Amino acid sequence: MTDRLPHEKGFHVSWDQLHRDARALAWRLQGQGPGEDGAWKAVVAITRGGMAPAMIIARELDIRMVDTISVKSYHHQTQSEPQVIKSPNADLVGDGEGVLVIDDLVDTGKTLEVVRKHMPKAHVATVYAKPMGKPQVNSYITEVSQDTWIFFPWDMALQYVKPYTGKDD
Ligand SMILES: O=P(O)(O)OC[C@H]1O[C@H](OP(=O)(O)OP(=O)(O)O)[C@H](O)[C@@H]1O
Ligand code: HPA
Ligand SMILES: [Mg+2]
Repeated sequence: MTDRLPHEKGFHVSWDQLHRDARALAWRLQGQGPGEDGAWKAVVAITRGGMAPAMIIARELDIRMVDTISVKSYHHQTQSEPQVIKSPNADLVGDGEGVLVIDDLVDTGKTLEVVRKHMPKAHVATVYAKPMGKPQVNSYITEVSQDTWIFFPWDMALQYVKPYTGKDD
């Protein structure tokens, strides 16, 4: 996980922060769909990280049609392309027209490259974006540098920290 790449910095996101940033993304997407009133047809979450922001966005935009797509990345000695191992309902998403595809972040853009092939007309949105992956997203909220690892609230726990003086009392 964290040893996948040698990251210089860490960006730690709380549940509260994620909620606010996902809401900001929903605000940006509201009324931007291709429907007459700018409505979106469905939300597709990229599992698993996209599910929390997708739920928040579906709630804010009152979208009840929610599905998932699962992409598996293979990291063997010879790195092969990520593959879709679970597709959304084809009758619901079609070629992606009017569909909002949501993920927590884009890093290299490999995951979204595969998802875009599956739903070429979808609007792809992530909460966070790194520069390498930015060309793959239509909308995002916060950019972080490529050498930053983003820590999500579901991967963290509250813990004690020493005071700046280093003395514990
Ligand atoms: O832009 P990329 O370099 O492809 O990386 C971004 C993807 O990596 C993470 O998912 P991961 O595959 O770790 O699975 P998870 O969502 O189940 O944690 C993250 O949630 C994105 O989906
Ligand atoms: O920065 C990241 N944080 C969490 N998961 C990830 N998957 C790719 N990049 C990241
Ligand atoms: Mg993911």
